Amino acid sequence: MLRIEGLHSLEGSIKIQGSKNGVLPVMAASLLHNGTTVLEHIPKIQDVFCMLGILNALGAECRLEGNRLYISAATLSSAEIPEALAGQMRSSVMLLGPLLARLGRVETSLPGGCRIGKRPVDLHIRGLEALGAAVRIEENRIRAEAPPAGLLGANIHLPYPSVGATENILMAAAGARGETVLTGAAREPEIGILCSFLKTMGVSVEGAGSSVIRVRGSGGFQDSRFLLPGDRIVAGTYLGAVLCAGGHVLLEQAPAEHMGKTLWTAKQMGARLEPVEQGIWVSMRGRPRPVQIETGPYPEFPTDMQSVMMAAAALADGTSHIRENVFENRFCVAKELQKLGAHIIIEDKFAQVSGVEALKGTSVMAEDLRGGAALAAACLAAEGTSLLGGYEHIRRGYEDICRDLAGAGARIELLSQAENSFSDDRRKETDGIWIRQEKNGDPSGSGISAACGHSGRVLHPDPGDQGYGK
Ligand SMILES: CC(=O)N[C@H]1[C@@H](OP(=O)(O)OP(=O)(O)OC[C@H]2O[C@@H](n3ccc(=O)[nH]c3=O)[C@H](O)[C@@H]2O)O[C@H](CO)[C@@H](O)[C@@H]1O
Ligand SMILES: C=C(OP(=O)(O)O)C(=O)O
Repeated sequence: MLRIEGLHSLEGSIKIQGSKNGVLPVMAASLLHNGTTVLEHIPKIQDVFCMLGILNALGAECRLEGNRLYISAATLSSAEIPEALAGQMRSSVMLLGPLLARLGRVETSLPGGCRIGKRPVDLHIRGLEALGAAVRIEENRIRAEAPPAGLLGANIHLPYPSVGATENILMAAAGARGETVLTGAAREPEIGILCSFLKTMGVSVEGAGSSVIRVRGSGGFQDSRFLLPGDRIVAGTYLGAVLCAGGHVLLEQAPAEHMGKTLWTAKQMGARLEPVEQGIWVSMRGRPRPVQIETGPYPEFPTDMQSVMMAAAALADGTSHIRENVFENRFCVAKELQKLGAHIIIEDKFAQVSGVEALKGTSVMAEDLRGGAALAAACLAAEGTSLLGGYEHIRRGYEDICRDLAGAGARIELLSQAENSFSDDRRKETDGIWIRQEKNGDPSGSGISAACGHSGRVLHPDPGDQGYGK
C-alpha cells in the first residue's frame, strides 16, 4: 500500500525506465535463436520478472546484471508455459509465435493481464493458423502445433490492428520459411521496437510503423545486443502526474518522438513542454484546462494513457469528455477517482469529467496497472493523506513509482517493503520460479543481479514473503 501526502508540487528530474511493452515481445523473440541475446535498459518490473520465470521454465538461461539481461536460448527444452505464470500477464501469449517456430509446438493457458476488457486471442490464433499451425483451445488451454515441415510464410490480413497479434505473427513469420506479408498491422512504436530487434537477429523486415509489414523468414538467427528505448507510457504517466500536482520536471529519456498525441493533449491542458537532448521538460502552473480525448490505435491517443489524463481532467477548470474506443473496462478507475471527490459520469464508451477545484485524500484501490498509476497521480493533488492499495498492479509496469515521484519532491512512500520486490536484497518464490537480487557477490560488479531458476543455486524461500505475482 502507498501513503501519499498531497499538495506538494513536483520539481526535479525522473529517469524513464525501459519500455515494458517493448521488452516483453523482445524477450519472447529471443527464443527464436539457438544462441545468445543481450538486452540493455531492462525495466525491473514484475512483468519482466514473470517473463524471466517463463523463459527459465522453458529451459532458457537468463541472467540479469543491473539493467542488462543475458538470455541464452540454446538450452530451450520445453514448449509448455506454466499455467501460474501464463495467468499473470497478457504477454505470456507472445510466446506462441516464437515457440511454434522454434520447437514446432506450444502449450499454454489463456493469458492474464489487466482486466480492462474481454481481450480475446482470436486474431493471434487466426494469424498463426494462416502460417500453417493447427491450434486447439479447450477450456483454459491453448495447444498449437506447426506442420512437420515447419511454419510457412503467408499473406495475412488483420481486421483490427491488434498490437499483440501483430507481434505474435511477426515473430512466427521470422521463424517460418518464405515471405509473410501482414496487412492491417498495428503501428504502435512497440512494433517498431520488435522489428528493429528482429533485424539485429538477422531477419529481413520491412514496413514497421506502417500497416503493411513484410518479413522473410531467415532460417537462421544471429547473436545480438539490443538497447530498449524509454517507456512512452511511463513517461506519459509522470507527465500526467505533473499536470495533476503542478511543478517543473525533466523526464529523462522520454521518447518524445513516440508521444505525439500525449504531448499534444498535455499542451491542450496547459502544460509547457520543452524537448531537450536528455528528454522533455514539463512545467505546469495552476489548474489544467478541460480537454477532449478519444483513444485509438497508434498514432491515436493511447488507451494506456487515458486513466492518468482522466485524473488530470478531474482537476480541470471545466468539463472534459473522454471516449474510450479500445478496452471496454478502462473506465473502472473512475469510481476510485470519485472517492477522491472527482465528478465523473460514465455512459458506455463515454466519460464526462467535470473538474473540481480540489480533490480530498482518502483510501482508494488500484484495480489495474494504469488505473493504479492514475490514482497515485490524483492523490498527489489531493488535500491531506491518501492510502492507495493494489500496489501489485502498479509494480507490474513501474519499476519503483515511489522512488521516481519522491525523487521529484512528492511525499509518497510504500508502507510495506515486502510489497516492493526489487528495492532491496529480497527473494521471491512462486511455483518453483525464483528471482534473487544480490548486492554482494555479484560477479559483474554491477551492484545488483538477479538470476532465475535452473541455475543450480540453492534457495531458501522466505516464508513471510509471498508477494510475487498478482
Ligand atoms: C503487453 C502489451 O503490449 N500490452 C498492450 C497491448 O495489449 P494487447 O496486445 O492485448 O492489445 P490489442 O491491440 O491486441 O487489443 C486491442 C483491442 O483488440 C481486441 N482484440 C485483441 C486481440 C485479439 O485477438 N482479438 C481482439 O478482439 C482487444 O480486446 C482490444 O479491444 O496493446 C494495447 C493497446 O494499445 C495496450 O493497451 C497494452 O498495454
Ligand atoms: C494494459 C496494459 O498491460 P497488459 O497488456 O500487459 O495487461 C498496460 O500496459 O497498460
